[in-house]
Amino acid sequence: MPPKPANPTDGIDRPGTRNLESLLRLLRFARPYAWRLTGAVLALMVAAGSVLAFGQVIRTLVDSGLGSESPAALDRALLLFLSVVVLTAGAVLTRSYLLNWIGERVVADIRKAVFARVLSLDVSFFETTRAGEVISRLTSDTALLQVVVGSTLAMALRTSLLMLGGVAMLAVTSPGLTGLVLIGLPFVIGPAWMLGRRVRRLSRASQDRIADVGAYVDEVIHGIRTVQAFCHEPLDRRHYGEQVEAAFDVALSRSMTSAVLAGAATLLTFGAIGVVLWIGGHQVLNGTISGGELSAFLFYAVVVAGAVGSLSELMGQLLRGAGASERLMELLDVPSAILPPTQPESLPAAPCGRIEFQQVRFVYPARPATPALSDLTLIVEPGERLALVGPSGAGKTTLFQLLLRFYDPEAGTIRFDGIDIRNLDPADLRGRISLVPQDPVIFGANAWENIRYGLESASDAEVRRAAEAAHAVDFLDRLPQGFDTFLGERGVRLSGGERQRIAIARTVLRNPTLLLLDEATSALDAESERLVQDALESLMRGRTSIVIAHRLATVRDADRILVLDQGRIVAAGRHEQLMAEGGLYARLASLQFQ
Ligand SMILES: Nc1ncnc2c1ncn2[C@@H]1O[C@H](COP(=O)(O)OP(=O)(O)OP(=O)(O)O)[C@@H](O)[C@H]1O
Repeated sequence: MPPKPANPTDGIDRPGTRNLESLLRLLRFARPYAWRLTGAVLALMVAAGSVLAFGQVIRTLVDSGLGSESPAALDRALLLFLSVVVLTAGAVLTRSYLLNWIGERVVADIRKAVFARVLSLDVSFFETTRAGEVISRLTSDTALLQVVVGSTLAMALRTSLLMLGGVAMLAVTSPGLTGLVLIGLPFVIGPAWMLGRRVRRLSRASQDRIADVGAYVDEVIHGIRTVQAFCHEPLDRRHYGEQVEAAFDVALSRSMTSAVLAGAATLLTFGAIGVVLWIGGHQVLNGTISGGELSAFLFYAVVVAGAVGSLSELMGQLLRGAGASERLMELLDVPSAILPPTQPESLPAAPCGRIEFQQVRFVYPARPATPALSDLTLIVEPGERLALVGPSGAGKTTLFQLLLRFYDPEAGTIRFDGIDIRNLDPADLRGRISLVPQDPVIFGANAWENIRYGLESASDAEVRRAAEAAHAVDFLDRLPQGFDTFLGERGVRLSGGERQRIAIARTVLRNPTLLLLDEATSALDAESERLVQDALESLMRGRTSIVIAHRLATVRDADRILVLDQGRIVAAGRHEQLMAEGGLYARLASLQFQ
């Protein structure tokens, strides 16, 4: 586990402040639902308009209903009131349903878009970005966005409309008093704007801290066996505690600023209204305006003040959403280093499996000073069985990674069946290759699904046949529910040899042109080893295979052995030949294979 709380350095660019711009980018996601959006905005306007109409109803009620002392006029005024109530209720219902629908839909679409983007990124992104950071963006940031898009945005729109409409109605009711209100407005908006900026910055920081906490949990849980074996729990508890406290501190600063923002806005707006009312009251006393007009003015003044107050609070939430949306948009903007060409060439329909490396030089982006492969020239003929040997760090795995086009070489070309792999769609290329890694990944699903990973369209009978070919049927049938048994996340309920045989079954289904095999270094028991070896034997027959060899049987049967050292080919030939030459191979063989 990391000795220190992990630093939030990752492969995702962190551009400076973007304010509400990233929230506006969300509109792109709402575009397919333009009709619903229009309907929602219309309902919103009707709802806001009918709230404003209440002012006129109150004015009629006071001046005609109560003022004229006529029961019929009062009844009419009340009927008007009821009609406005029904209209408002209908509009609120429509607005609320449509906006929530759009909110949920947009967030679901964003989740899918971000996940699809993450899946398309090249492996170097995942080397520089912690898994927890990506997970946090996909979960906690989208959850926050859901609230913001689903309700806060709607509330903010409604409140803005109410504020603008309220000010207009104030102007209609009493232009003189409204002028007074407008003079006071900058004193409210200025501090609110400044505080708002601070809230946005702190929101971003707060989401970043939450991501740190998530990333730490992710690492600890995945390494729980190491944590417990090294009695690292107290240290991890402390580090986790520190991260949680750091997240708490930032969240607290953000909440404080939000609270000050809301309080200041309320104080300033209602203070200003008090002053206006005081002047308005005197105007009624000296007969400049009627009682109904003052009542309506009072209503609008409260509506506007309430709107300004809640808008400042909503603004705080919107800015939080902007922070979350910024984090998601960044992920959408990460460019992938490995892209399919605009006009990919196609591989020959009848695969042959000829591989060619020409003067290939490669350095890992994270280690630019030392080449992992230099001047590598190699031709593997169709059906050839090539074994790679060499000391740890010689570049054997790197060769596989380049073949799968996880990285592009710095110089030189790699050809698959005569075509430069940079001119192929990576999916096409990888479709013809199958990798059996040392420690295969088993997914949290049953055996059927785990084997079918090799070929989605395979029938149950084909899966079973593949399992037979991989010598996996016996142990799978012995599991409590046979092939239906849940294999546990990451295959924690299977042994190393069993995991390998599942990986081999996957490869059988896939029927690749080129087989890449990284033999397990950990010793399998003799029985397991024989089963795995038999399965591999039949798998390799008739196809090109490159094996990172750790077993004598493999190197003996290989058509050619390639000895790699520090990224270069230092010797090549058959086992006996290389043994006779002495050198690195003979030394390695005596250590490794005996
Ligand atoms: N993602 C990476 N970023 C930077 N350097 C890397 C990366 N992966 C491997 N390397 C370095 O590149 C060199 C070659 O590594 P590679 O994994 O190909 O060796 P290997 O021959 O497969 O070793 P082993 O038998 O121990 O698996 C090593 O020095 C290694 O430290």
